[in-house]
Amino acid sequence: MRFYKYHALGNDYIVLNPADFPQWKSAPTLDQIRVVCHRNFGVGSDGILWGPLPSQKADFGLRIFNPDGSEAEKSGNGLRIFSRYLWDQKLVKNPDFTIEVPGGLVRSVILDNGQLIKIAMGNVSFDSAKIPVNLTGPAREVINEKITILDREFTYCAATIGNPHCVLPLPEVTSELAHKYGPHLEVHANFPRKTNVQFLQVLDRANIRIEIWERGAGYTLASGSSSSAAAAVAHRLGLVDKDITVHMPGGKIGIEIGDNFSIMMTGTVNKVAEGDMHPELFAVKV
Ligand SMILES: N[C@@H](CCC[C@H](N)C(=O)O)C(=O)O
Repeated sequence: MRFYKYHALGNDYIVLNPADFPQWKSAPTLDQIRVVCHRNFGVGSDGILWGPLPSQKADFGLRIFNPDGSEAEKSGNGLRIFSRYLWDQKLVKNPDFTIEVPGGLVRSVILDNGQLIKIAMGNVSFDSAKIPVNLTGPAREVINEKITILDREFTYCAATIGNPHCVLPLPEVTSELAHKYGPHLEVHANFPRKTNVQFLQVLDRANIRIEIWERGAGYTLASGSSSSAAAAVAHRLGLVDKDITVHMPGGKIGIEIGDNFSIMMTGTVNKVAEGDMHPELFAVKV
């Protein structure tokens, strides 16, 4: 049971190629995902990339699973890692190709022999129906709304780039904020499909800092879709220009905002390991 592990700025993923798992028939089960991602009982990761899969619309299809077993529509770091895997395994010859995920179609460009990857991530929308946010309220752009979590009232903006995000602009951000309020925001009733959460500090017109609480994964050191959503929100609020560096605990991602909030994301990928999972790993239920 072959696995390939990579990280993108400390956000780590395990690639499992369906061709290596004929015994699993379709996708991994909830129990299999949880134990593989578990940091004590498994290989350990912030998620599983299940591909390549056939696609009618793109060169490759991909499914993305969070460590709690839920499925994500999109992952920026996951897409860079999967692109690097395809390149390393020589499953692509041309360094420019397309990938279909449940959250849409993206275009990948491999740079520096896979050290750096650029992805056209699609468009950010702030539309409440698309994200989705609070479907009982009026259809609207979710900009500067109020939300109370535990002891504190926040102002937030919501966005989607295929997967949902809740962005909280603040004068300063810390990992403590993400750990304290992130888990409550993730499952707040305003977000029927739950949400990823970013605590956003604008440093200047070209730099932002974020702390992240990921849906289905918890605190992570970096996130590509979070970088896209937070940069788009900062731009929508008029606080930054179109070329933005997103600073996270794990490192930096470059975001370029185009027409209609189209997002071009550039960042690194590092290979960690490849090997075989022992069948005993699956004897444990976590
Ligand atoms: N780490 C990812 C986001 C992964 C998916 C997310 N947890 C979700 O459920 O939407 C990224 O780099 O974008």
